Amino acid sequence: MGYLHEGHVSLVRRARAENATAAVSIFVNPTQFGPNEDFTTYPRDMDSDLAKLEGAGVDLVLAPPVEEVYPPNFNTHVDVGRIGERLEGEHRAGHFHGVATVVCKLLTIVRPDRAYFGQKDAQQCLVVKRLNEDLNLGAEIVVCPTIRDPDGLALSSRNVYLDAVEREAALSLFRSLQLAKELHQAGETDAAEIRSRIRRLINEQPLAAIDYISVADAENLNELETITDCVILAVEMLSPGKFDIVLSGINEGSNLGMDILVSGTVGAAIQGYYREMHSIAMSVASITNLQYDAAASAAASLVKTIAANKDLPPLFLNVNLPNAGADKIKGASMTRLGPRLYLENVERGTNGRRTHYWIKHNKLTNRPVGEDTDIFAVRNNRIAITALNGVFEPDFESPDLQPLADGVMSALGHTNGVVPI
Ligand SMILES: Nc1ncnc2c1ncn2[C@@H]1O[C@H](COP(=O)(O)OP(=O)(O)OP(=O)(O)O)[C@@H](O)[C@H]1O
Ligand SMILES: CC(C)(CO)[C@@H](O)C(=O)[O-]
Ligand code: BAL
Repeated sequence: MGYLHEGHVSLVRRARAENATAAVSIFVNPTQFGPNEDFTTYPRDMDSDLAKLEGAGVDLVLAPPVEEVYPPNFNTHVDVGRIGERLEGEHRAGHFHGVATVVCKLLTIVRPDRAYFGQKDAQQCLVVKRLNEDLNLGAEIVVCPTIRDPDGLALSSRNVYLDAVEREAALSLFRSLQLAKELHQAGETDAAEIRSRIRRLINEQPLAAIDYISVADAENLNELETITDCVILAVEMLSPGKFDIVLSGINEGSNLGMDILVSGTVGAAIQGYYREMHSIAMSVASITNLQYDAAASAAASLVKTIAANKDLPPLFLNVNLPNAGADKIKGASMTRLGPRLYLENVERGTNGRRTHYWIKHNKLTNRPVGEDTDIFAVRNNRIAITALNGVFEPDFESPDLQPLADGVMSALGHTNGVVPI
């Protein structure tokens, strides 16, 4: 819209690098502001914007006056439906009608081959993609990464409204995203739990008021529950019957050894297996720079082989791949679960005002790892396939623990009789 900052300039640079001609619109669009929003006070500085655009090598700037974009008899509006009604659309009534209408006009006037938008406004990107596709506007919509200040706050023209204390409160947005990412990477698959942890984090800031917290599918904005619940809902309600195979994953991060007890990826496969369907949990042993290709090929191969063999009883496979290309993987082993490999390692950090504690799963224990285990296989660049039976077997090696049960009954005021169940 204008009052350009490095976030805008990053889009311009990318457009400049990828195209013969680069055009930029500067237009504070009144129709996307609600009646009580900041249209009249929205920051504007055309001279400085033009200087920045010139510096970035822009060929053309479209900066029309409002009456030219919306003449008095203007009466057409673009409504992209559901995708614009949720989240920001729900809390800023009419906002995405205004955005879709003006973007439709801008794309129609300029007819670009590519149009660049920032991921910071994630829902806006989905709205623009829908609009572009539905109305055959013919641009390739390019979504660019969010540029942030060193403290993590995303650059935004409206940041000029914030004083130092408000800025600190605004940082809870970035911290929420980081928290969600950490929880996800540590294996949390319950979206409700992630929403509630974020709510607690933001509520620590007296200046921050929550409109909504959403953990949603990035394509359709449907709120997510757990992946495990998805299998239950799909089989019990949404699908006419069982599936041939449940393939859960490909998870970012390994699920080795006793990790399976806290893994949503494996949990979803267990739900399938309990319903007597072949079920496979697939994970790649890294949380950065993931290489999915080998896992995708391995998954396809397992699914085809299992599907071709009609006599197999339902299988439950936990599959882990090293994070490597197919050419670097040394083999595939049928394994058993190794011992729990890590201890939770808690780190303390501070932002100057508050102390934070982060749980990290990275402190290796010294327990020996057998050569027939999944952990050993993945460490040695092999694919680990562990067939499981989905039950926790009784622990026959434990001492006689009957006194524990007797103690519970005596705490309830009874003697524990041995009664056939
Ligand atoms: N920090 C950023 N990083 C990357 N892209 C950004 C950033 N900030 C804005 N953009 C993108 O620049 C384009 C123009 O955005 P706009 O003019 O609304 O700026 P803004 O800073 O997002 O303003 P506002 O404060 O009103 O949200 C949009 O596609 C937006 O997503
Ligand atoms: C997409 C847009 C140009 C519509 O006015 C605006 O919302 C923006 O700059 O993000
Ligand atoms: N950057 C999104 C535009 C708006 O908030 O109106």
